[in-house]
Amino acid sequence: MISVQNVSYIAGRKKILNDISFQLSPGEMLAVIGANGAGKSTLLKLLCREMNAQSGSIQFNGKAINAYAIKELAQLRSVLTQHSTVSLLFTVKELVLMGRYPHFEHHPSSLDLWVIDEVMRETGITDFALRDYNTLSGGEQQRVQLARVIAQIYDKPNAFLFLDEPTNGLDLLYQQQILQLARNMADRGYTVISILHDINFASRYADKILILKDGQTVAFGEPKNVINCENIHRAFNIHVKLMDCEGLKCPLVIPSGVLV
Ligand SMILES: Nc1ncnc2c1ncn2[C@@H]1O[C@H](COP(=O)(O)OP(=O)(O)OP(=O)(O)O)[C@@H](O)[C@H]1O
Repeated sequence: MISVQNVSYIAGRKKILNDISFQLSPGEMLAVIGANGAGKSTLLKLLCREMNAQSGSIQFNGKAINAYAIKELAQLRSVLTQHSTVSLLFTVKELVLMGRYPHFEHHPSSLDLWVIDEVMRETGITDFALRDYNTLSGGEQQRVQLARVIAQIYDKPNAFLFLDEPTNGLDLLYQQQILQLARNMADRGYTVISILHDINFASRYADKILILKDGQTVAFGEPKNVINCENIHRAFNIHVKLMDCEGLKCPLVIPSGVLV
C-alpha cells in the first residue's frame, strides 16, 4: 500500500507541490495527469526518494520511505524514468539483467536468470535478447527498459512500479503494449503509478487518476468520477467534449478546439 499524506515540496521560493494526499492499495494503477509544469515528475521523484519532501509523509506498506535501507528500497520499487540513454554497448539481455543488480553481489543466481527470461518473454523481447540495445527502435528500446524495471521487482508481488511518461514518442500500438504491460503488473498485485499525458489512455488503463495543477490536487479518484469537463478545464485550461463510447468505463475526452 502507498500512503501519501499532506506532501509539499518547495524549491527555492517556489512551492512545486502543495499538500498532496492519496492512498493506493495493492493491485491499483494510478495515472497522474496534468499540464506541463504541474508537478507530476516532482511527485514521482519524491515517491522514488530521489528527493525528500519538506513536509508530509510517504509510506510504503505502512513504513515511512526514509526508514527503508537503500537496498531494501531498490528491491521494493522500480522506476522507469523518461530518458534512459545507454551509451555503452549492451545486449538486450545484459540490459534486462541490470534490473536484478539489487538482488546479487557478483554473479546472478538461477532465480535472477529465470526472472529475466520470464520478463523478456512476457514483454515480447526474447527474439532481441542478443541484439545490441542501441540498434533497436525507440518503441523496442522502451519495452526493453520496461522489462528491466519489471525484472527488478518481479519476485516481490507487494512492490511498486513507477513510470514517468512511458509512452512518450511511441506509436499507438506500442503505447497500448506498454500500458497493457503496466496494467498486467497491477492485475498481479503490484501498485503502479504512471505519469501520462493522454487522458483517454489514463481512463482506460488506470483504476484511479490524480489530476494536478500548479502543484495542487484538482481531483483524485476513479476515472468516471474525476474525468469531466470542469476538471479538465481547471487542469489544462482547455474546453473539451465528452463522448460515451461502448465498452469504455469512462467517456472519451475530445478537445473542442476553443482556446481560452
Ligand atoms: N529544482 C527546481 N527549482 C525550481 N523550480 C523547479 C525545480 N524543479 C522543478 N521546478 C519547477 O516545478 C514545476 C513542476 O515541475 P515538474 O517537472 O514536476 O512538472 P511536470 O508536471 O512533470 O511537467 P512536464 O509535464 O512538463 O514534464 C515546473 O515549473 C518546474 O520548472
